[in-house]
Amino acid sequence: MSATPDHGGSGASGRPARTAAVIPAAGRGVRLGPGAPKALRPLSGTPMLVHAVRAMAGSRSVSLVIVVAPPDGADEVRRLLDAYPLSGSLTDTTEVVVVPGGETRQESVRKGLAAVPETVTTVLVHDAARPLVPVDTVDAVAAAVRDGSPAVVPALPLADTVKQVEPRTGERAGEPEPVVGTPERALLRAVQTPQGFDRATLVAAHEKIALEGEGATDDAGMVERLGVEVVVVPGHEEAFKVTRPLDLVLAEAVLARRRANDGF
Ligand SMILES: Nc1ccn([C@@H]2O[C@H](COP(=O)(O)OP(=O)(O)OP(=O)(O)O)[C@@H](O)[C@H]2O)c(=O)n1
Ligand SMILES: C[C@](O)(CO)[C@H](O)COP(=O)(O)O
Repeated sequence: MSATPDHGGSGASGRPARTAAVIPAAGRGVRLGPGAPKALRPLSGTPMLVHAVRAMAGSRSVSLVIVVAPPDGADEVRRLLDAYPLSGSLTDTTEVVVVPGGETRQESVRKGLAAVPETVTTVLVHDAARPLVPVDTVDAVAAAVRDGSPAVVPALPLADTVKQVEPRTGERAGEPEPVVGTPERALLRAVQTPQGFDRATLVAAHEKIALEGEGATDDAGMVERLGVEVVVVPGHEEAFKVTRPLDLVLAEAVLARRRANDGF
């Protein structure tokens, strides 16, 4: 895997990059428990981040990948990526750039976006914490943006019924929370990444939200606040986010199934 400290805005092929993927990987992974930063933890012996980079680079459309490393960890991440050779799913036409991230996901994505060259028209934002997203899902998101949608999110219907509650805080923290509503499940979707955007739209959304000082848990949510339409395409079960320890068990099982299917 070739990871470079800076870039001239072209894929390794030398052609200007048109579609870039920003991978926020600067999170600590508190919910996963003690250990290395989440993106650096191994799945089947390979760091989660490397799986995520390969998923993006395996897409026919992505020619530039911007990895957003922990604020003081860019050198370590660059060394780690350099330690993984170009392999099956990582094409030799993909350039991988590493930049330092921020204290929040939103800040990390903004820093990654700042490293995206002007030649890029489509930006995919993909959590390092969703290492097993199938390449077909990445391609479907990128294609929908290229076909004219300024903001595209992969999503799945919910399996659980969702309740809205009134959270208990202060002295009442820990008491049972009263239910105040039950949204109609058929109208809800669980949103994944990569989320795909027209570059100018995503940049404008991040600028607006940084000025207003409000937070958003996903990039499409920021674009919604611009008043720009966001559309949903089918997500994939294997694009789940590694958040808690049980997710690691599921990820290992998915990788074992892939190995078995590939005849290894
Ligand atoms: N300051 C941050 C926080 C999060 N992320 C990234 O955003 C993605 C989604 O975040 P999440 O799964 O919540 O990761 P963490 O913030 O690491 O998890 P936790 O909240 O359990 O600490 C991850 O790829 C994570 O590395 C980031 O780049 N910069
Ligand atoms: C972007 C995201 O993965 C979409 O589901 C999600 O919102 C990230 O949330 P997190 O709690 O910061 O992981």
